[in-house]
Amino acid sequence: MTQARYAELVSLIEYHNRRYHELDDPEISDAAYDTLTRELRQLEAEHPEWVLPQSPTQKVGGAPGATFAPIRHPTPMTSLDNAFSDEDLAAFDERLARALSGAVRSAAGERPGFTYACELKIDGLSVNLYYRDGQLQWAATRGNGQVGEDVTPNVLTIASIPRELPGHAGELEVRGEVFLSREEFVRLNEEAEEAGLPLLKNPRNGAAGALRQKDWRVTASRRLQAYFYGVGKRDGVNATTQSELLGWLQSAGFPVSPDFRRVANWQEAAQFHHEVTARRSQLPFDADGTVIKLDDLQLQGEAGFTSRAPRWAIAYKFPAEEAQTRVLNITVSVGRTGRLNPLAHLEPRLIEGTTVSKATLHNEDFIKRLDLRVGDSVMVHKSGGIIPEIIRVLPEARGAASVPFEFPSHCPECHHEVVRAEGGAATVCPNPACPAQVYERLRHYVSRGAMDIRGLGERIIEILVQQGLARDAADLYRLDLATLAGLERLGEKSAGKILAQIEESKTRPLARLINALGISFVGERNAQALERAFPDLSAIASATQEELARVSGLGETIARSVHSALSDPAMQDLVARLEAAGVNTRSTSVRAGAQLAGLTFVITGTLSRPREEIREHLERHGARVSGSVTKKTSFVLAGEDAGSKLARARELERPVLDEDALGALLSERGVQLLD
Ligand SMILES: NC(=O)c1ccc[n+]([C@@H]2O[C@H](COP(=O)([O-])OP(=O)(O)OC[C@H]3O[C@@H](n4cnc5c(N)ncnc54)[C@H](O)[C@@H]3O)[C@@H](O)[C@H]2O)c1
Ligand SMILES: [Zn+2]
Repeated sequence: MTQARYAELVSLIEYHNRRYHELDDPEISDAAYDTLTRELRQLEAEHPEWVLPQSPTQKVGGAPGATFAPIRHPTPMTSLDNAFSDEDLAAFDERLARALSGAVRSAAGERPGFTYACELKIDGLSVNLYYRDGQLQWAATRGNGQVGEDVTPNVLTIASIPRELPGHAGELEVRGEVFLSREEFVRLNEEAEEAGLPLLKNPRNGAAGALRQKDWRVTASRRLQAYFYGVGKRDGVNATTQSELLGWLQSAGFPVSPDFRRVANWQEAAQFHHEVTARRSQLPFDADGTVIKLDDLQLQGEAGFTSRAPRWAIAYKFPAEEAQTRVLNITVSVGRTGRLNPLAHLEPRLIEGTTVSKATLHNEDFIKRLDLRVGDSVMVHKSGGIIPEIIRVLPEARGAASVPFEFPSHCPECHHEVVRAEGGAATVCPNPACPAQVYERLRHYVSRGAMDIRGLGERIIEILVQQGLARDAADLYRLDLATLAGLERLGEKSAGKILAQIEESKTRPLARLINALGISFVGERNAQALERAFPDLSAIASATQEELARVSGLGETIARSVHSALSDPAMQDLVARLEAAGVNTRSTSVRAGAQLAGLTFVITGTLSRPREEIREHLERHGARVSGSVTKKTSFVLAGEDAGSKLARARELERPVLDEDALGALLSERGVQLLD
């Protein structure tokens, strides 16, 4: 595999880490995530020279959020390395034996097995409790391992956690897992369903959401639980083994999972793991595997840590789950690039904690290979790819009326004849004006990591495309209030807000625009690399493929894709019209202090400070401030008793801000507020 794939994996895994650890909103299953990290590790093992310092294999967790005060852990909190088979576990045992050879080899040169402590790997959130002289000082999430988030009031809603340790002296950090029982998870989702609120994806997600609540009363309504299994600072802890440590924790009043076994060697640890696997569905909470730890604490100390995990412990993950279900329908949609995407609609099944009701069928060949038909019984899993996948058909369950699926010969959206790209598996609609493609391109353009025009939801885009009001992104900048307000269910107020957002999108950093253009292989990360390397978009467009390939992290494949996309006449036309509309195409590197570049303000009325002061502040950050309202005015800042300028702004349908709205705009653009 190529280095481009490596770079792609790094950014993909970073993306999923952020969704999982920081936003508590994972997009893919844990098994699919593990498949990605395994591929990354494999590539890093084969090409150590590629390893990037920001690679997820070098770090723990995600960044602590801004909602909570940061807390530095006295001793770092780590993650765990994974095993997926008995062979992996044996290899772990063998690595330990080599690392600790002095410690364990007998005179005869043979080595006795290590004693291991086997525990459940509860799928929750780790916390660190810090006690000084017997008093709980604070409780924090793991965060990035060095710095976590102060969630003390939330953790204190868990009644079983001791606030005091009578008679204890010195410093103590106790580590454990906060989780939701499956029963509580079901109860909460029933409540949410009744209230019409979004459902929790799985118990882990629910626990993370509950623990990271601003208001501890909300946390209290979720009945979290916790089990503890380890220590950091450990004054006064009387234990020489992991098993004794668990006993000590229990006698000190901490809840400890009863599911524990001390074993004489790795084979017995594997046995424990398989026994737990067999009864995993009966556990009162979600677990994603077992944790096998060297029992002897002194040997643990000698084995030590890598930058992200202990060498003396390993998480043995449960195998990916499969489920049987039925294909209710097969639909074919058209993507941004014209690609026809067949999708199987399934009878919903719970797999690894999330409900699966759809599976991608990739392309025509995939369907042919499986001979997949509507009505078929199939096996589904989530481990192979990023999204759920059908792994086989059970043809014996097929009825007499079953007929092979016929792949469309014409675009289901615009009825243009479709083509099979030469040598490729994809079927594409070659019509660039195909409404489905226009729709997808616009949706991508306004999406979060791109131009972030939030008010333009799917329904509005759909209508804009249907009515021919937007054939590409540049058309968005020509929309006016009357047109927008006239669209189904919109009205003046929302239309005005959307217009303000469209206006504001003109000042997005170049990387956002590059991402928004929807070039294959170019997401947020590669777009940023391009922005850093060039002064503006036209410099990128006129760069040779070789020059592009030299941009750090890009490589051949991506460079070719950027080059050919930007030399396409339709793309050049789009870029020219975006530029003409005033969309920023310059790189931030030459825009320091120009966060408001491209925006024109008019200030009117009595404000909380002299208008002159506000004018200077805006101009210092690149804005233009003008005396009269025209069609070109981006925003009108209106105070008390604003007169003719405000009237003129209304007449010309220019967005009007009050001081609060200006404050919000400034902070969003990273400009300091006036104090
Ligand atoms: N679905 C996604 O998009 C996504 C994204 C990122 C991470 N993940 C999941 O998270 C995992 C990586 O996250 P991670 O770095 O937190 O590692 P991890 O959750 O696999 O392992 C480390 C954690 O295990 C927990 N743990 C539970 N029981 C334990 C015990 N008895 N002893 C010690 N620790 C125990 C601790 O909280 C510890 O921090 C992945 O393997 C994946 O399953 C999923
Ligand atoms: Zn089409």
